[in-house]
Amino acid sequence: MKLGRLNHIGVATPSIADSIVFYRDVMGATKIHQPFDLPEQGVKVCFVDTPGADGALNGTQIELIEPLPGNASIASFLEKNPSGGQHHVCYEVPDIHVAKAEFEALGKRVLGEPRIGAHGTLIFFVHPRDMGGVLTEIMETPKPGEGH
Ligand SMILES: C[C@@H](C(=O)O)C(=O)SCCNC(=O)CCNC(=O)[C@H](O)C(C)(C)COP(=O)(O)OP(=O)(O)OC[C@H]1O[C@@H](n2cnc3c(N)ncnc32)[C@H](O)[C@@H]1OP(=O)(O)O
Ligand SMILES: [Co+2]
Repeated sequence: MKLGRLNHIGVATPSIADSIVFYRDVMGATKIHQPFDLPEQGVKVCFVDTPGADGALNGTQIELIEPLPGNASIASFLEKNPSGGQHHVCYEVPDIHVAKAEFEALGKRVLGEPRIGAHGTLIFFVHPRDMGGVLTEIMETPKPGEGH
């Protein structure tokens, strides 16, 4: 495993609408994407862009996540953290299947099979208890012209 780009930090929130106001007015975010539902993952998602090293808005994103009805795990996270909180970090890899095999060879619990994530490429999660307490998402880097 070679540590890849930090694609996004997942932040759970009881209200994406309220969080958008926070990131715009308190944090000064200038690029906040349109929220969208990702029913396969049981979440509503909204990306907030941060600048990269060159100043362009191509750095690590904040991924706001709000549970859709029936999503027990984010709902229980919000029960423990009613105002929301940092939920996961997401690193990019060149090949999702190679990465999955590498984590499994190290005895890390990969949660389910790779599935399509918010950027349109395959993702999986690794259990926080095997990752120093950090719920870790691994995401295949979008190829040029692929994903969003
Ligand atoms: C849209 C997509 C994308 O970017 O493309 C997304 O990100 S979707 C983002 C939402 N999707 C996901 O999170 C899918 C993967 N997550 C899961 O499968 C689950 O949330 C688990 C991580 C397995 C947690 O399961 P469950 O919700 O049932 O929680 P639980 O209360 O039983 O917790 C089991 C243990 O994990 C810890 N734990 C739970 N959630 C945690 C979190 N977010 N960060 C760090 N630790 C966490 C608990 O404290 C507990 O520790 P102790 O054992 O020490 O008591
Ligand atoms: Co994510």
